[in-house]
Amino acid sequence: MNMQTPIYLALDFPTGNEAMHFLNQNEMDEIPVKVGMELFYREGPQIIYQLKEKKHPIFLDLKLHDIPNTVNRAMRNLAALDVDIVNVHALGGAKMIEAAKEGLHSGAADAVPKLISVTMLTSMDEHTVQTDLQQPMELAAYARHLAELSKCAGADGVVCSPHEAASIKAACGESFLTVTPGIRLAGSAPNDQHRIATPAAAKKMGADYLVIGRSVTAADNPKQAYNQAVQEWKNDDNNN
Ligand SMILES: O=C(O)c1cc(=O)[nH]c(=O)n1[C@@H]1O[C@H](COP(=O)(O)O)[C@@H](O)[C@H]1O
Repeated sequence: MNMQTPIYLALDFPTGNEAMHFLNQNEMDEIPVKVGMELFYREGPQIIYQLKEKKHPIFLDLKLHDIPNTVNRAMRNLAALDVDIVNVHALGGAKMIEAAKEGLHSGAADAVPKLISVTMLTSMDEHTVQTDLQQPMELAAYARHLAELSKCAGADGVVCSPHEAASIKAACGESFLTVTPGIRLAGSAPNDQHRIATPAAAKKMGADYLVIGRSVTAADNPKQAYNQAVQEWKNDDNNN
């Protein structure tokens, strides 16, 4: 994977033109990017081809969550796009995660994309998990349970908040990846996120990859904001 810094920029833009213009205008050459539902549902595979042409490492975040057969066949198609990371919801269960993995292996012509599963969305807090989801376990313990389930089912890692990264690493091993959204530069609005951390704090808490969106895309100077995240990550390297 061509990776300057493991900080994926969430390209949550309405159109491909806007996303490509943003990257171009801010000279964000070859940075890791995340394509989510908003952009993919509009542009389809074409946006992936465009980004690959520009040598961006790509996390395709479509959060599959369906019966195993459907997820298996969908993953076969996604594998052909030759992105670096794809994801599913851990709440789909072990059989679904296994089916996703099998689909990736049978659909990949070249390298098999890493499969990560979303534990508890970073927009949820303890109260929502207990009331909306009627989940009696504490959020962190439940996220860890879903991570262990995902590992047993063959996932390469999970999406979690930075706050759960260390306990998931302790339970699943150092090589089990933790990808953490909910990243905010100091002073940025949390928006709809609840479990947030700065890039430096996320690194300290054990995250392998960060996902950052609006703290950069809505900043007055996006290039400076992204560079600040990179600098926080690198400074922490220097402090270790
Ligand atoms: O799977 C994801 O990427 C994801 C999982 C999660 O728990 N929370 C979460 O925010 N995300 C994604 O990460 C990005 C975060 O964007 P910002 O809140 O703008 O930084 C969005 O594109 C979300 O879809």
